[in-house]
Amino acid sequence: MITVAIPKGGLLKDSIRLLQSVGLDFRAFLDSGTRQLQIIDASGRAKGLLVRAQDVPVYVDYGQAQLGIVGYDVLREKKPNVAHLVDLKFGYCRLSVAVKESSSYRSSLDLPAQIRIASKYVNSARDYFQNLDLPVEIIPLSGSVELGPITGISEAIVDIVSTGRTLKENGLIEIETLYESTARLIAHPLSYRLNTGNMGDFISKMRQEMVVSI
Ligand SMILES: Nc1ncnc2c1ncn2[C@@H]1O[C@H](COP(=O)(O)OP(=O)(O)OP(=O)(O)O)[C@@H](O)[C@H]1O
Ligand SMILES: O=P(O)(O)OC[C@H]1O[C@H](OP(=O)(O)OP(=O)(O)O)[C@H](O)[C@@H]1O
Repeated sequence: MITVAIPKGGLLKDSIRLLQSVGLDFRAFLDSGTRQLQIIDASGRAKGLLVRAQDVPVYVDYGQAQLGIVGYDVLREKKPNVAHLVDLKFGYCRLSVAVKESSSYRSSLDLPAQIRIASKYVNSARDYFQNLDLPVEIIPLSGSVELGPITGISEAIVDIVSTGRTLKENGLIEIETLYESTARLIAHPLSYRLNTGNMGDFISKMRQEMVVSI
């Protein structure tokens, strides 16, 4: 039997739908009445673990799950030792630099040295500004990052943008995109090479699903 790490939150519904399309039924995780964090699929071929999105690659890296579904943003930020297998196309968002609409900054090249940048994605932000050769102070926050420029804790932010609604409703404007992200299928490298639990079968079916959905 293989174990699949499934992300709670925004990616959950699409992940469950995809797994169902390849014959693995974890719909019980969508049942608001349950607190179960581990389910065995009716076919007995796979176990699902319901974990925080950020933790999916941790389970896969350590081999407790052979497969996982996670945003590319998390893979870029954490750089876990996992195999990136399939772009699953759902969960689109981008990691962007944003500032107050009322500021004069309209590109990263306008930002002054030593500017304070609040972010939940500290590694991605640090790499980005290092590549621009711009020394900045990164302020780590774990949510509601848009409050950075509003409160004055920072002048800019690096954060996830999807619809753009949160930026707009908080008087901020996106000035650069670091990268775009969609959900990815990842695997424990050794299990993938050994085809543990015949996981190659599920992977081929998911690849096929992606071809059909384009
Ligand atoms: N508007 C969005 N906000 C956050 N994540 C988004 C958004 N749109 C798509 N995503 C994708 O969904 C993934 C999971 O987001 P979700 O908000 O469920 O988890 P999270 O940000 O890690 O939250 P938590 O800290 O509550 O676990 C992100 O890593 C990203 O790839
Ligand atoms: O462009 P939008 O569609 O408005 O989405 C972007 C928002 O969604 C994410 O926050 P999340 O809901 O994950 O909460 P958080 O602030 O706790 O990270 C992200 O950090 C933005 O705040």
